[in-house]
Amino acid sequence: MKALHFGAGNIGRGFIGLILSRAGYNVVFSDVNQELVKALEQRGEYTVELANEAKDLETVTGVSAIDGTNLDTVAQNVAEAELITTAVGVGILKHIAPGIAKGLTTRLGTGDVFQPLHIIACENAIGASTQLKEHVYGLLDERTRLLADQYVYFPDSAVDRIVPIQHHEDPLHVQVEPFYEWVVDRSQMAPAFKPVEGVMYVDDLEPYIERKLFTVNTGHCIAAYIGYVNGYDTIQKAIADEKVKSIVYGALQETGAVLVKRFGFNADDHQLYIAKILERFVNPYLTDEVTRVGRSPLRKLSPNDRLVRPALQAYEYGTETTHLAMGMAAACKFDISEDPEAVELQTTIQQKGIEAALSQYTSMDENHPVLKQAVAHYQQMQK
Ligand SMILES: NC(=O)C1=CN([C@@H]2O[C@H](COP(=O)(O)OP(=O)(O)OC[C@H]3O[C@@H](n4cnc5c(N)ncnc54)[C@H](O)[C@@H]3O)[C@@H](O)[C@H]2O)C=CC1
Ligand SMILES: O=P(O)(O)OC[C@H]1O[C@](O)(CO)[C@@H](O)[C@@H]1O
Repeated sequence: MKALHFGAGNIGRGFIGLILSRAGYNVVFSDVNQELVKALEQRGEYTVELANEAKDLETVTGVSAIDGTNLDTVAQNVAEAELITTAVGVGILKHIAPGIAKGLTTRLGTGDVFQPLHIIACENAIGASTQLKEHVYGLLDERTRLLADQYVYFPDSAVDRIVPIQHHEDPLHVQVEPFYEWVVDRSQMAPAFKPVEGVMYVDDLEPYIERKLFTVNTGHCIAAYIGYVNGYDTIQKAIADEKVKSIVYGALQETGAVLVKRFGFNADDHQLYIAKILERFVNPYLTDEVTRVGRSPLRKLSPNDRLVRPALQAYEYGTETTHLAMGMAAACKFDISEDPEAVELQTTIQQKGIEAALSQYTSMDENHPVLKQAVAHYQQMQK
């Protein structure tokens, strides 16, 4: 069984590749990082270490890699794969779409490879596979699109495992937290699909993805932004500061109130979920830099992402948004020269002012009470 996975990075090797390999797939990684591709090709295996006291080690074998910049090679592998997954970053999906579209055209053009194919985007975003489908469909001709409607499935998914930036001599070795959860929308799968061991299939993904995105990812990015404003370089150090921790906790109470209302989660169970997430953030065996967790602040401030969406839902429900607004304000302080989105954000703030900049990226009106609340916190943080 062959799985083609786009993105041999931290989640690619440390989570999706590992699960697929355990489930019996020969995993082919497609990546544009030639160092990773070469090392995977040469060795055909890599190691995954758990961030726990025992430092449990697992070797992932039977893997190979292809050059993601070579459209023909990518397309050939798409044509042959039994499963396709991605972990490249939601903004990169449009760049992998041409290879997928070309491969589907070959696959569906031959007339004999009409096995259903699942393409699952494992990114931190709502509806990432659906977004990928739109990019791919935009590149297909009418006939292939009609065949793809019958034979190609793009189930959305939620992936949860903290994998920091790696600093090892071996470029393939990856350290990951012990916890993981990969949830896939069963309603978007082929009728008689073969489940992948290690994946949880659910009839309705929305509660899972929103609970994960608006707890793990909201809490994490607020820890990163507030931590950065307070001079901390890692999440672990930031949350050790009670002041930072209480803001993160406050934000998770705000998203929690929305989630409980929207999806009918049991309020006590949700508090346990929050406590578990906070524990994961401070795993003493991991070092997670605030620059990674806060990366791409424009994406994180966008209307459907982890700060604005839950804040607007809370506003509609008439519940608290103070800590979420603090997170937005601190995101606007994230001044990292290596992060192109942080650079753009800082330039826009300088040129247009904080109100106009926040309005531009969040799509909130400058007079929206949540935006005003964020601006007030931003000005407070100036002092
Ligand atoms: N690191 C984490 O803890 C988690 C990350 N995620 C999500 O997983 C995705 C990947 O994140 P990471 O693995 O942390 O990032 P990463 O930067 O470690 O990995 C991304 C990989 O994609 C490759 N890539 C870029 N353009 C490509 C292309 N055109 N074709 C093929 N490969 C390409 C990069 O070279 C890199 O190796 C993101 O959407 C992230 O939000 C989700 C859950 C946890
Ligand atoms: O990958 P993104 O969306 O930039 O955000 C980083 C997030 O990814 C994670 O590593 C896992 O979801 C979180 O730790 C963090 O919130």
